[in-house]
Amino acid sequence: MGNIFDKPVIGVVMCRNRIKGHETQTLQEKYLNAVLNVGGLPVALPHALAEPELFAALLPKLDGIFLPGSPSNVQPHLYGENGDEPDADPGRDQLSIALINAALERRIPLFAICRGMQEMVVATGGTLYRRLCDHAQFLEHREDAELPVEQQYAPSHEVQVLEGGLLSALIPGCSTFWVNSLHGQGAKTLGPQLRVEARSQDGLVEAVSVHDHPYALGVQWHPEWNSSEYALSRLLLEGFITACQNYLAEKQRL
Ligand SMILES: N[C@@H](CCC(=O)NCCCC(=O)O)C(=O)O
Repeated sequence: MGNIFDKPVIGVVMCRNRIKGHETQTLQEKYLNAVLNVGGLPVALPHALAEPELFAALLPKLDGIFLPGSPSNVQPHLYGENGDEPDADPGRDQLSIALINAALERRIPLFAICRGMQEMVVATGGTLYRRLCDHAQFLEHREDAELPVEQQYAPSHEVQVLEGGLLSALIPGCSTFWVNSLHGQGAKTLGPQLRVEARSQDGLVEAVSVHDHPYALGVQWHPEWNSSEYALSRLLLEGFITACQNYLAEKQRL
């Protein structure tokens, strides 16, 4: 178990929902367990923490940032598009983008999943496809919501890892592998700070990292799903926590 004070504190951004008429912020247990299972100390981050004074007080307490998936979509005006977004979560957008900018500025380790990867793309000047299904070149990347959850998170398509980046270093010798897929949007253009780490066979970006950063990885698939059972998922998460432990140790030296 180790000393709880040696565990890196990982901020996990919450999602806004309405449950029985009450505005609620939630976190899915699979994300929390994924962080716990590799030795991180997850701390839920409500959207109010984006307030500048609170945000300034929060950052020194974080050794890592974790951006989970969500059925909500990033607001299109944040990447220069018009039109409403019926499934928006503005509070999440605001906090996530502030955390991504802080992660880049302070070199705080960052792990982003699905919507989290899309937030990385938008926060660094990129754009999104709002409806992949409207573009004939792409596979079906959405889950079948009629299926049981276990089948929704089953492997759906392959991804090809690009050599020489963070992902290929985390999973050496594994250039192609199957991933689950539960997203209707995807990365369209990337800003100069991001590197493509993997693509699906239809060419869609499936993983990105930040140039010249110890660990800032975004993936479009869901490695948190049964993460303790899949070696590849565990390697990504263990790499993240190792980077967070290094960040914590450096803070303790200062
Ligand atoms: N809404 C975006 C991102 C999709 C996403 O994050 N899906 C996962 C939701 C459930 C979970 O957290 O496992 C899109 O549709 O592209």
